[in-house]
Amino acid sequence: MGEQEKEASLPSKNNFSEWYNELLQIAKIMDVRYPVKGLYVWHPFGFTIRKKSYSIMRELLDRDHEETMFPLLIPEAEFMKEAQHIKGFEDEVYWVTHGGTSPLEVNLALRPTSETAIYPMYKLWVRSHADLPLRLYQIVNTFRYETKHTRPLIRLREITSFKEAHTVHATWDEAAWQVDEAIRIYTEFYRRLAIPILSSKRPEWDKFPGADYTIAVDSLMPDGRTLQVGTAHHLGDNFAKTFEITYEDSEGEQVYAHQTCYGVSERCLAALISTHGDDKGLVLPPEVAPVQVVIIPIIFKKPEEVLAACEKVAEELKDAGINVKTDDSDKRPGAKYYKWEMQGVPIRLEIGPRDLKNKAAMMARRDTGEKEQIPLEDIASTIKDTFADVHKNLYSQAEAQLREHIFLCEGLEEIKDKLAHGIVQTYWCGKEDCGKEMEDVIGAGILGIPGEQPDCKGKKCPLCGEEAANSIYIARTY
Ligand SMILES: Nc1ncnc2c1ncn2[C@@H]1O[C@H](COS(=O)(=O)NC(=O)[C@@H](N)CS)[C@@H](O)[C@H]1O
Ligand SMILES: [Zn+2]
Repeated sequence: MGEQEKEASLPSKNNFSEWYNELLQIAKIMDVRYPVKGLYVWHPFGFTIRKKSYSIMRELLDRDHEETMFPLLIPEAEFMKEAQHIKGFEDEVYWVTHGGTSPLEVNLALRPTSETAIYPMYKLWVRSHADLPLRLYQIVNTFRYETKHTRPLIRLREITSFKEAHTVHATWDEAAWQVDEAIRIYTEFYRRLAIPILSSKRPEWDKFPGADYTIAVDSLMPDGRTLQVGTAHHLGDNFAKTFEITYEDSEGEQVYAHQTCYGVSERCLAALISTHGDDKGLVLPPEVAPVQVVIIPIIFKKPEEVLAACEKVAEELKDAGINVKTDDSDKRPGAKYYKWEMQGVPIRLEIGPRDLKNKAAMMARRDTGEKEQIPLEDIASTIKDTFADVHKNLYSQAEAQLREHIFLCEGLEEIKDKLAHGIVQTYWCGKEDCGKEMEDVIGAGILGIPGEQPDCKGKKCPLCGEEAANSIYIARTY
């Protein structure tokens, strides 16, 4: 079998679901053949994208958070303490009941999220005003017995890359500031992945169990549905009261603390792959590409000179901190282009005898497909400038895509019609029963109330016709 024939073929991205599943395999992101539903295996290539993406998250958080790690197993009594929280997670939590063949005295929960592992320790650690604000995070695996359709990177039973931050503050307002800060951090994180996001306040009935309110960030997927790619929750003093997290204030009084928590999972990688990928495979922003430049020697004569020149360029790029690979395998150039385009390599350099004569290389960009001759002289800075342009181009393309798929509607029929194509922005009277009825009538959920509100004067709720209290997003979601 020739190299070319052996390659599995990638469906068109228009058939998003098939394209996504095939691409994860062909581009060696994850292997989905692990024999437990909702658990998947990282290929090293995919794991490197994860590593590079999460090092951006760490860079942003480490400015004023500290990273740590709490135990995976949570004793039943602690898990069962916060009523709303249990209600929200009781159907999703996995239990460990045995050690070997002997039943455990106390059943242990596999953390679905870590509030009930962390907050008993916060009770011990937070004593005085001076201990606040406390801002810790961990990047761990968590377990949720998801009953909805599981999908790699999108809906897992083992979330392998769960970044959860848990902060403690002296007042409700300081915690509210932290929730907004979390959204700013997430917006910056996703900008670095060239992914534009929408942030909005989830409706009461869709907030995190035990929270006062939830602000979520959503990205647009190619099929017009949205993906919740991060959430930040104001926990009020609900958990502080349950876990007795108090501090001594300046008058010597014991005061309940106020808290937030905010999380991102490997869904960020589902968004990365889905937002930028195309019919040839992955398209990666340079900052998170495992291979940033691939050098293809074009050899039909003077092989030694060409290979030596390729080696020199590779060294120069490596010295400039660029991840570079030279593909000097005996594949035909076309097969090489196919492979590295599939892997989303942002820049390909072709170097042949003619290029040597011109002291140049042919640079092909993965995002635009453009090819141009660039001088070998000072090639590392040319490449780095091009990286910046690739990132800018990917972000502006994705932003245009998002903008084109937000439809301002006012009537129910128009809302239903536009929902098939993307996100609807409309109005709402703000009444819960009307909101829930509207969700039933249109068959999609209220995504949330965006922070920046347009003028709602004279606008009516599409269902009950009353004065609109807010403008809202409605979308079909993952
Ligand atoms: N089953 C899942 N698979 C993959 N990602 C998930 C799954 N469930 C939730 N997530 C992601 O994890 C983020 C945080 O989860 S959460 O339930 O909303 N929030 C918490 O657990 C809070 N403790 C903040 S860390 C969500 O915004 C979503 O992007
Ligand atoms: Zn209404």
